[in-house]
Amino acid sequence: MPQTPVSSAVSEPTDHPLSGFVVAIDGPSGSGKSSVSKQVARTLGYAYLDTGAMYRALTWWCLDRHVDLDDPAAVAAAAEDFPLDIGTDPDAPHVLVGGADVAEAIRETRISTSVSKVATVIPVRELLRLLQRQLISKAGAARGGVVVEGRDITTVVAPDASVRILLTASEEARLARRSRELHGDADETSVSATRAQIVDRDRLDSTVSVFTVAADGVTTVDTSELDFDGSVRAVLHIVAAARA
Ligand SMILES: Nc1ncnc2c1ncn2[C@@H]1O[C@H](COP(=O)(O)OP(=O)(O)OP(=O)(O)O)[C@@H](O)[C@H]1O
Ligand SMILES: Nc1ccn([C@H]2C[C@H](O)[C@@H](COP(=O)(O)O)O2)c(=O)n1
Repeated sequence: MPQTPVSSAVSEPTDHPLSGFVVAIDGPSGSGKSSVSKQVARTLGYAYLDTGAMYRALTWWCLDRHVDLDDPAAVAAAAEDFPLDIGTDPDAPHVLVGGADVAEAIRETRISTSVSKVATVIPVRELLRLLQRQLISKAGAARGGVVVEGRDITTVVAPDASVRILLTASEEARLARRSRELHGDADETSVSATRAQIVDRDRLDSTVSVFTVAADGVTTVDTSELDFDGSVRAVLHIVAAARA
């Protein structure tokens, strides 16, 4: 995908029809969406689209341009000029903004703690939804299938996906996972330091998307009691059943 501003990238006819086999995965923060989706895509030889990375990259772009994140109109205006180039190879999912490699920067705490301000701006969501459908369509056509994960993929971005899954886990399990990832530990102090990045973010994000209960036709996979490989197997099982 060339680095054209998002608004011109989606100025061609909207709502691209999906191509290939599309696996849509939503869920709350820390449920394992990114890591599980990436592994499922690798196993199936499919493309992988991390839509959260798109919201994170836009947040990086806004902060880089000193846009006031508390001003929704300013954030929406910045989204119109957003020069995003995001890859869909699960082994090397690059994220470039205006040519700058931001793949690591978008994982920093300053982004995680402010991304919801950007993701709750409705015109931003509509712009990214159109771009996401365009990316899904291209990637699905190129690789025969694509695994797409986020918060509103099963309900808003790709309700017409071949398989729709809500990947969930208890708050306790999600806090412990993210705490281990960030602090190498899941003791009381680490879990409490992680809470803002899980619970507070989900609270804000759930004002614009439904990702804690499965919509009609969406299959719930609760990973609270599963390890990583078990979660991947559970998703692959659902995909295999749908393809049979
Ligand atoms: N079933 C599992 N059991 C244990 N750990 C897991 C499991 N699934 C994922 N993890 C680990 O939990 C952490 C969070 O996973 P991941 O980043 O994939 O979640 P996420 O849902 O994409 O979160 P976010 O929406 O905040 O980006 C990672 O360190 C991942 O390796
Ligand atoms: N389809 C999506 C994907 C992500 N978001 C929001 C929710 C998160 O706060 C943020 C970053 O997502 P993450 O990388 O943590 O999965 O983006 C959304 O609203 N819709």
